Amino acid sequence: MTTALCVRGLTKRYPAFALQDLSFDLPQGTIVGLIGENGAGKSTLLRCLLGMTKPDQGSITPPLTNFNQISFIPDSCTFPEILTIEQLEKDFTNIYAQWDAKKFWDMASDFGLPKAQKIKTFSKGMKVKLAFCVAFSHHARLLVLDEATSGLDPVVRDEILDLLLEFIQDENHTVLFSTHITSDLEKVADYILYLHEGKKMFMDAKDELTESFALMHCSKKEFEQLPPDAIIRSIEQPYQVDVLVKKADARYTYDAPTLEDWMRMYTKGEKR
Ligand SMILES: Nc1ncnc2c1ncn2[C@@H]1O[C@H](COP(=O)(O)OP(=O)(O)OP(=O)(O)O)[C@@H](O)[C@H]1O
Repeated sequence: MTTALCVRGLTKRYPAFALQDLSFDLPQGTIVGLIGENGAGKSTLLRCLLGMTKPDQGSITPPLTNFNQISFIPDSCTFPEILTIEQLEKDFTNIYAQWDAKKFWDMASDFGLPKAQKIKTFSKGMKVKLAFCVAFSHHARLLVLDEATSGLDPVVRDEILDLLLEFIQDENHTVLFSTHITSDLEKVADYILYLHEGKKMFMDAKDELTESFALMHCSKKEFEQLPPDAIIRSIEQPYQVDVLVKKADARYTYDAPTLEDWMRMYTKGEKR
């Protein structure tokens, strides 16, 4: 599989936080979900990748210097809000080397965005839709989303997820999608990169995480009888023990772990 981006040993130190020695590849033609609790370092990582923050160490190959090939959608509107989209669109013709006006207006029309209304009058959902219209209209190869869909209703989010799936139909396209809405990633992500306190916990295929493991719920006595090597993480609850194991090792009562379960087991769980 071709690699869209190769990150090695990426380190960024702040006085009270450090992104530590991150290495991973973004496989081309895939959607990679970036998850982690508040303050885990997701935005810092994205800013380093996009050249908005200078890392202390490490390499990013190829360097993301050609902004025409990257679309970054942050969690808030970055367009001048006193403009209408008709006025804004004229600027994009000059800003982007390969601006596709037809694609932009087709998408804006599908989303029902008014041409002649100032952006400041748009709802949050309309502003996000506008950001996606722009992102998909300049032949970007890498789309980076930082909480871009937070605050959107489930119907709009599903429309956006469909757009992401359509975008990666072109195998030269790649999406890196940071979000706290892990159910969205369960629907569309191919891989999950999980950061915890500035460190990479894992990057694995989403289907593997949700289908090849089990979250068991057993009594303390049953827990004591489990082979120690089978236990990936465990959390003792008042009346049961939750145990993350490979599906092949699962017994008693168990569910397929969600991405939230993975986060909970890695942040709160014990490792044997
Ligand atoms: N410019 C800065 N100077 C000092 N510390 C910073 C700076 N930028 C980020 N940090 C610290 O880095 C840590 C990680 O922040 P970051 O915004 O990357 O986390 P995040 O995973 O995106 O969190 P959230 O999910 O809450 O958005 C935080 O402790 C933050 O205070």
